Amino acid sequence: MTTSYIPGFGNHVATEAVPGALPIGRNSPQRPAYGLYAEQLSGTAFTAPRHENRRSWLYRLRPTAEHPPYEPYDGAPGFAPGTSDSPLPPNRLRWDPAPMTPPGTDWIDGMTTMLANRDPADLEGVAVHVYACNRSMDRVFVDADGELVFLPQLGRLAILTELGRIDIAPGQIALVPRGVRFRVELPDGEAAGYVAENHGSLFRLPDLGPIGANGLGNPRDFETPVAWFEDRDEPTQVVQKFLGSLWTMTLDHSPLDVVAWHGNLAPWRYDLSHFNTINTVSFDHPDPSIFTLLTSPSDVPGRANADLVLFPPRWMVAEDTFRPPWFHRNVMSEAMGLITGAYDAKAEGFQPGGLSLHNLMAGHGPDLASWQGASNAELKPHRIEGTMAFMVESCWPYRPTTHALSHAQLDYDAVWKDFPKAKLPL
Ligand SMILES: O=C(O)Cc1cc(O)ccc1O
Ligand SMILES: [Fe+2]
Repeated sequence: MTTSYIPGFGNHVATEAVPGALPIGRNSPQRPAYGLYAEQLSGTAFTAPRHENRRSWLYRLRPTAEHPPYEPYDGAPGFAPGTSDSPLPPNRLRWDPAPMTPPGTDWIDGMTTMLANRDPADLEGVAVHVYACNRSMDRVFVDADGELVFLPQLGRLAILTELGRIDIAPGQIALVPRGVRFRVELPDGEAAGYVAENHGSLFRLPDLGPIGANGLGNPRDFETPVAWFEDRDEPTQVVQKFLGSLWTMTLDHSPLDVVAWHGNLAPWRYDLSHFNTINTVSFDHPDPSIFTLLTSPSDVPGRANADLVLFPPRWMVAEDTFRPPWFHRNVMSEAMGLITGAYDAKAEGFQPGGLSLHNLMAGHGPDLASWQGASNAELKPHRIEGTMAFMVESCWPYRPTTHALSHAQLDYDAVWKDFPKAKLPL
């Protein structure tokens, strides 16, 4: 099945899968067409300023309100278990890619939460999960705790949401808004990757300041699917993440039954190859904020609840410059993943599908081999090819889950061992 998409970020969209399903000139007519149920889905408070206000109106076969009570869901042992309560050592941590899960594991049960900060009930913070799965879902998931950004590393995903169907492959990403129900199908039979869960203010495109009106992630490259629905009167399990725990109930129909919708709260996909990477053409390695695709602001101006930052293929031309990321300590906390290729600050040990954490004030930067290579490299124009790393940078220090703490690489610190001491003039 091919899907049509509407280009643009945060636009007001109107789309109907059945002609005449969308009311004209009002949101909530006395009797919507065909006996559909009108429902508003809010992404921001009703009273949010207009330029930040996000909501959509959905026209569906049955109201979402019609459902039995939720009960605890006892599957998905690695998904949302809470983070470790023990005092967290200020160590740098890195993880190898997660192994493939046993046959018959769908996306829900294949999710492993690695890092989280803040309580989802604070409506702030971000969590980083990895997934490995080999079975298409025959049930539906919904996250009340935040919007989800899917970053596939292996295998395509078909994400069938209430508001439309999204197809992505590694190199593309997708976002599903908080509260939107969806099913993940696996066209390749297996899939692995990352999910960033944003509990805070909605991801938006960053301001561009002196960059001007164009650049980085351009709005038209975000694609929102047109309305799509299924009319399936079959028992359908719904699993919901709510305040950090998983809950379930079963409907007698598929809730992916939105025949038409309009509004500006919607899922989208984005091809990372469209990112307009900006970098120096003179000297020095700029701060990585230059690579921001999306930002979720906190209440403190300029201090992000979460930034989604990309490290794409690009030309390195800086003169008299140590070109890879410098040594640094950061008041922001850095979770990094690698979708493909190698990362220019880590010669080895950071594999596609792996993850690293450089928390609040952790000293980090190029490993010894990268430092040696870049310190001695001939500074001719050089293209970093075939790579795509990303960072979820947050003002809130991350806490790993107990699983993450017990599965970290044992000797990550050794990548920064044996740097030669500087020699001062005698
Ligand atoms: O630590 C990292 O590898 C991420 C990073 C990249 C960069 O180009 C500059 C700073 C930074 O934290
Ligand atoms: Fe860093």
